[in-house]
Amino acid sequence: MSLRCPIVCVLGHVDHGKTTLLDKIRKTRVSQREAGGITQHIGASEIPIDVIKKVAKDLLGMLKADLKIPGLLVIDTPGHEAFTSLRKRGGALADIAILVVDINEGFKPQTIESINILKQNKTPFVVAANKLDLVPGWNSKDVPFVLNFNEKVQHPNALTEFEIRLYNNIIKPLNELGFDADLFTRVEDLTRTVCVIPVSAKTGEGIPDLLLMIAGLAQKYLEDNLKLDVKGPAKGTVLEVKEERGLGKTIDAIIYDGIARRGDYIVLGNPDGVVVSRVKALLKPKPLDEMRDPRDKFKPVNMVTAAAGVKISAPDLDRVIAGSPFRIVPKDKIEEAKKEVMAEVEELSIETDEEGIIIKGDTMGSLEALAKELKKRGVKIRKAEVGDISKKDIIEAHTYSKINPLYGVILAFNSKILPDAKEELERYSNVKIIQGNVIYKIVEDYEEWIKKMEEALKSDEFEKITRPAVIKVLPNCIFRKSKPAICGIEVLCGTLRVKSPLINEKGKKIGFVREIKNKEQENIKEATAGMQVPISIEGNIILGRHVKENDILYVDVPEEEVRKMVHEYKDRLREDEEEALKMFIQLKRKLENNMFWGI
Ligand SMILES: Nc1nc2c(ncn2[C@@H]2O[C@H](COP(=O)(O)OP(=O)(O)OP(=O)(O)O)[C@@H](O)[C@H]2O)c(=O)[nH]1
Repeated sequence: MSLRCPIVCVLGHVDHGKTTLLDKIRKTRVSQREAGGITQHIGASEIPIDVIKKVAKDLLGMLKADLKIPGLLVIDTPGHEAFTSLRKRGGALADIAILVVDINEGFKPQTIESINILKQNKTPFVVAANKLDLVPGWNSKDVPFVLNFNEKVQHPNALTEFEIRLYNNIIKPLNELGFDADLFTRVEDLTRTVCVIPVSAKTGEGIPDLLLMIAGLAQKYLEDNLKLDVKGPAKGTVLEVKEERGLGKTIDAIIYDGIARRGDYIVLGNPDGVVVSRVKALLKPKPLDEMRDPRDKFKPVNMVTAAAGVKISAPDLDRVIAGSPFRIVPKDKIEEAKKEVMAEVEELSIETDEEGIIIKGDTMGSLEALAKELKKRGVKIRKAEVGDISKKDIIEAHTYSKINPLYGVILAFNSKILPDAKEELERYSNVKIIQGNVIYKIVEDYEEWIKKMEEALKSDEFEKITRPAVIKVLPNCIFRKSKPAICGIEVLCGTLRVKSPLINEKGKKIGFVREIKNKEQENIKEATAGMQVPISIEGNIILGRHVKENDILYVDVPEEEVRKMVHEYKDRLREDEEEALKMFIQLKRKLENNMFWGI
């Protein structure tokens, strides 16, 4: 059995030190004179097991096991976006993850989002408790943590500060999320307890401990289920499609299983079908000391064994997108490979709804992660597509916003707005675009937009609702008996608006308010409680006969609108409007002999 390197991803909250930690890991070397160090791949760095064993020689006893894996392949791009983009059939490509948490700041939204994503994918992880050098009083050096963690090196106060931060900022929040966690030196069983490894990406303290614990965990978890057994043709995922001088379109890819050979056929799965091409070259980065001309960055190889990052040059890669799964196979296996990659694409594809919003992403994986977060919240997605925001997207969003204004939005993860789409956007101000490179932030911004839109739509609706009012016909103020009837009234409570339908206490329809005038005899739209105003009424009534002085009249609010006011808009009614509504409901219940009227 030939074991492959486990693939490692680094996740964590912004600014907690993922990039700095990766840089530090990439610089790990045994010593200048001894051979060995990190091998640079395309998009990843390989740390051979010998290097790990040497830098962590003082801690090897802790593992109680011999390390048989050939090393670790650490993906160079940090962040959970990279983690989710790197997919293979059945889940994440990364076998193991390092969750970076600033030991001084503790858990933050993206820390929790990262853990949720790891949970979803059942990816084992260790926690790198970073920025150890910033723990007050801590004497941080470029040595393994275990050698630096004692009273000979550290002041007792620094040790106390460290323990407090370790517990409050890392262990306790992990416990709250349901994980057993402890400082790695205190962990008995790596598969049951999350290992916390204090590190400083700045000084290099703890990096050997971190590498050793990941190697140990990877071996424990993965060797048994043979997940690391390399066999058959290469399986991989596209990291990026890149134009390269002299080579044309190339793809940067991670190969996670099998062996890729130059001259074989690459079979890629896209949402719109399969692409088959012949592998012209497999390229690895040239080591710096061999790179005489910076334009000549790559070294061709005949064969690549998983796990590895590699650049693939082949004709006809135009339709390929980041996140596409692929196989590299001999000619007679092409048909079989086609079926396999299509099955993978289908697994990745997102179920869409008849109506809903549009989402875009830079890779299939990121799109899927965004879709998952939205579906959890019950958001309907009509179209989910890899690529930049096009003119067509804007027009579609505009069309669907007419069905429901809340559909007039495009959520875009790491996608740009194409120039002609920008022009279109200026025409359609009702289309909203929410862009970003953090899933939770996009979702948060979207929810905020929804809230604002709903409020705006509600005020629109509220404005259209017939307001309740109770009015009294004033004595000696009947100015005209009919067609239209004109009289002076007082609004006892509520808001009397033009066009309101009126009934009397017996439920008889009186007519509609045609005009309301103020003291200056100008038309006004409404009169509120306490106001005495002349109004004209349109309807077949005669004042003095059907309606008399001192009669009480009510605005006849439709039952549907009464319900809306009772259930949705109560807090928006004034006290006297509420009173008018209450009086009107009581009247209707009495007239209709129905105690449930208006509920
Ligand atoms: N003192 C100290 N500073 C650190 C350490 N690790 C990272 N930093 C600093 O913290 C800041 C953020 O580090 P990055 O590595 O950019 O953080 P990141 O998590 O990769 O951030 P994003 O790439 O923006 O998500 C930088 O100013 C680093 O120099 C550490 O161990 N100690």
